[in-house]
Amino acid sequence: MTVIKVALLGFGTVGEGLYESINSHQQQLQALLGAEVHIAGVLIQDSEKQRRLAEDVLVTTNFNDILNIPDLQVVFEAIVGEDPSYEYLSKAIERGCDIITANKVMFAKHGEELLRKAREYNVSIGYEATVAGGVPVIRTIAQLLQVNRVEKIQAILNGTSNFILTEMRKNELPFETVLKSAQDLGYAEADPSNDVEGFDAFYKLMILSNLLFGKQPDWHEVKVEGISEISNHQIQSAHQKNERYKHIAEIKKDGDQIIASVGPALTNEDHPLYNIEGVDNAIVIKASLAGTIAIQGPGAGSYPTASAMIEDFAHIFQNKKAAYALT
Ligand SMILES: NC(=O)C1=CN([C@@H]2O[C@H](COP(=O)(O)OP(=O)(O)OC[C@H]3O[C@@H](n4cnc5c(N)ncnc54)[C@H](OP(=O)(O)O)[C@@H]3O)[C@@H](O)[C@H]2O)C=CC1
Ligand SMILES: N[C@@H](CC=O)C(=O)O
Repeated sequence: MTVIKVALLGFGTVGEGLYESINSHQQQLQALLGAEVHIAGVLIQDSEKQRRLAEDVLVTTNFNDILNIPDLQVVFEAIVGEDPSYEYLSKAIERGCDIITANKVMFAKHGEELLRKAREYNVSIGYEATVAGGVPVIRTIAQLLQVNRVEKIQAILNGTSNFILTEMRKNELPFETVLKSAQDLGYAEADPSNDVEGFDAFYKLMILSNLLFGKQPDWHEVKVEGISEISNHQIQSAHQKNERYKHIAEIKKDGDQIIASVGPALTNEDHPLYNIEGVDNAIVIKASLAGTIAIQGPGAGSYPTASAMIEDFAHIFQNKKAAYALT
């Protein structure tokens, strides 16, 4: 059987989930693609950590070892921050690999350049996992709304913040206790400041902005606020009035101007995001023909994020299969 050789950059919450998911869904992948998916290499940072990996997987701290894997076709990236991720993915594209990333900090800034480079080298990029974890928002917008004009998006884009606000309200737990649970569950980043100060949702919104409008607003003009200043007292007072704090990211186009904001808001039962609870994310899309569409699902965590990356992978290879069939 044909083999598709892939490598993983990062073996943390997402990377390990992806490794397990590719192995546990090998049969489905083979049936779909007519090929075996072989994880040939894994890039990590700390060579002292114990890893649950098959013996034939090359485990390395040197990215060049990954690039030198013969016949490597796909690089999955789940490391943290802008650098060296951007550099690694640029090199992988130059090497002719398709890339699939979960790294929204990097993609918000360098996504357009990578997409341009990918077109130049005739490879594909999957970035579904950069926005809203397991919720297929990128593909919904890119493929299901090709003729509609998206007029506005209102969304919950950070699983950690929604989880914290939900637990603080329902179980009256302190912020720090719930944040610790969010980290233990793999929702919050190792450095959770982007999660609780609103920047994680901001990066995701900027990725959506590129997709929707082909550009981003000036980052300095977007008001970004997190949830770290909301007290238990405020949450409980609102609760008594049947109101809930939600961390909401909004974007719309007004003429040529893109207007975006990220921050907490009090919602009541009539608000479309009022019932989005726990780690779930939701995206409410106002489209010119379809009207209002909402999608909801797990916005963070190992398997939901791995799911988004595997679906990207399947999509890329199904497109290749279709292209071969036509030639
Ligand atoms: N957790 C989630 O729910 C989601 C996360 N994401 C994004 O996915 C990415 C990974 O997140 P997550 O798995 O949670 O993070 P973790 O901190 O759990 O894992 C990060 C992994 O990347 C490796 N790593 C970090 N820096 C480098 C480097 N410079 N070179 C090589 N390896 C490196 C680490 O190596 P080592 O193991 O040696 O320390 C670790 O294996 C991030 O960009 C995150 O924003 C996206 C959607 C959801
Ligand atoms: N830390 C992020 C993970 C997914 O992007 C979140 O909580 O949403």
